[in-house]
Amino acid sequence: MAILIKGGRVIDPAQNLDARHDLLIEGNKIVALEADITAPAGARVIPAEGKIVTPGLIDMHVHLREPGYEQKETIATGTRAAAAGGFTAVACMANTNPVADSASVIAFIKEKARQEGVVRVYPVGALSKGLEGKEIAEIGDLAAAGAVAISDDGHPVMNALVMRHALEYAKMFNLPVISHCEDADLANEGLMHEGLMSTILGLRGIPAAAEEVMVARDLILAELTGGRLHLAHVSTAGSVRLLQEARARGVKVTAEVTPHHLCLTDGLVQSYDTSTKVNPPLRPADHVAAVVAALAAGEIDAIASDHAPHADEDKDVEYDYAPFGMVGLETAVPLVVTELILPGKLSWLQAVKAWTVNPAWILNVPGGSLAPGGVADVTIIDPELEKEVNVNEFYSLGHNSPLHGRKLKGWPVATIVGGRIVMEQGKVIED
Ligand SMILES: NC(=O)N[C@@H](CC(=O)O)C(=O)O
Ligand SMILES: [Zn+2]
Ligand SMILES: [Zn+2]
Repeated sequence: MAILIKGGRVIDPAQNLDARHDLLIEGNKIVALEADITAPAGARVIPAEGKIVTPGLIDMHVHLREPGYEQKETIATGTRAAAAGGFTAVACMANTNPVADSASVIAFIKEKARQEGVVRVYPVGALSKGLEGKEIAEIGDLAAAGAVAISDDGHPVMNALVMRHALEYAKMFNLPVISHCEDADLANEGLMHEGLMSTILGLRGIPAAAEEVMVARDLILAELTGGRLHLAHVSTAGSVRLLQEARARGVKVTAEVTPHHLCLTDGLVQSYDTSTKVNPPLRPADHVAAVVAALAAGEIDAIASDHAPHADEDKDVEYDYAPFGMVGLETAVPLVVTELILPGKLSWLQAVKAWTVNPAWILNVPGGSLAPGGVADVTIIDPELEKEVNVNEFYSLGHNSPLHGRKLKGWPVATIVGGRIVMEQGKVIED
């Protein structure tokens, strides 16, 4: 069936387009993008006046937890959370059980996603066997099986020689190496950002340096090897400075930032709500301002949720014992719209770029643009729609969000994947 999206404000950074346009989809392709398109006979017309129409949003960092941790999330529930949140594609991390360090686990994820998923799923392969950081995984096998990147995310790669070899091998397959930058010794089993707030609360701190030391090391190794380094969840002013300096010297590096590191501060930890416990930790306002400025300047390439669902019983413990991670897929868009776009700290064009063409380029996957001929992955956002976050209404099995009860504006109202409407008005459409 043809779909005509009529009268929306189309924002497509890949074409440097921000204009009122109609968009026509036939089958699984975009066939026309023009100022005024007449609906072909039998087409479904979606009126989009006052709405923002973008290429399907791509979240390049999520934890779908399957195989192995199906009590936290599954491919079925995680992809529904993605669709509800306006995402047409996600890249899923390898810290599953078994770890995605073999072709068979990558194949399992792809097959499960084909059968039970509602958005595109791109598996990330493990960097080291068992995520142990000792011996690199069979990166060629992972690439052949369809891994779009390699990463030990959830664990730092403490051994610099292992990281060097991973960058060298991944380069042969043109895969980015996604680095979770955290020096485990410096992090020293901390629970939150080390600073004024951790002192007041009496909670063990993780210094910004725990991240920055490893950002510096990985930039040096990227320069040494010529490999493609991607920095996950950048969260400090020092990381931003190191990134700027390396970029200026021509090091091949890209970086992402999460909505929570862009919009929330460590002040939230005062509640002792375990959903505020996340890695890297929430930072104070000066670090937050630095990552916002770097994103607005295009120095940070992507916005990625690091959606990290945990079961209620995992988080319903004392702050010390709770696992790190917060969910993000279903609040990412309205959080960024409310906290950054509407107050004028970030333009729509820059935000959409960080959710579309940039992650598509980094992962070398389809989509990222609404140019005719491309895949019909589209997101429609209502910038005026205001709703209160209710974790009990999430499609995700994870309810670990510090945003519960917050009023946010700018919710996605339709998600289209390959010409199929998978979400409308916040509800996932089952076929
Ligand atoms: N971000 C987190 O706090 N947790 C992630 C791991 C990670 O992204 O490093 C998880 O898998 O739960
Ligand atoms: Zn991580
Ligand atoms: Zn992660």
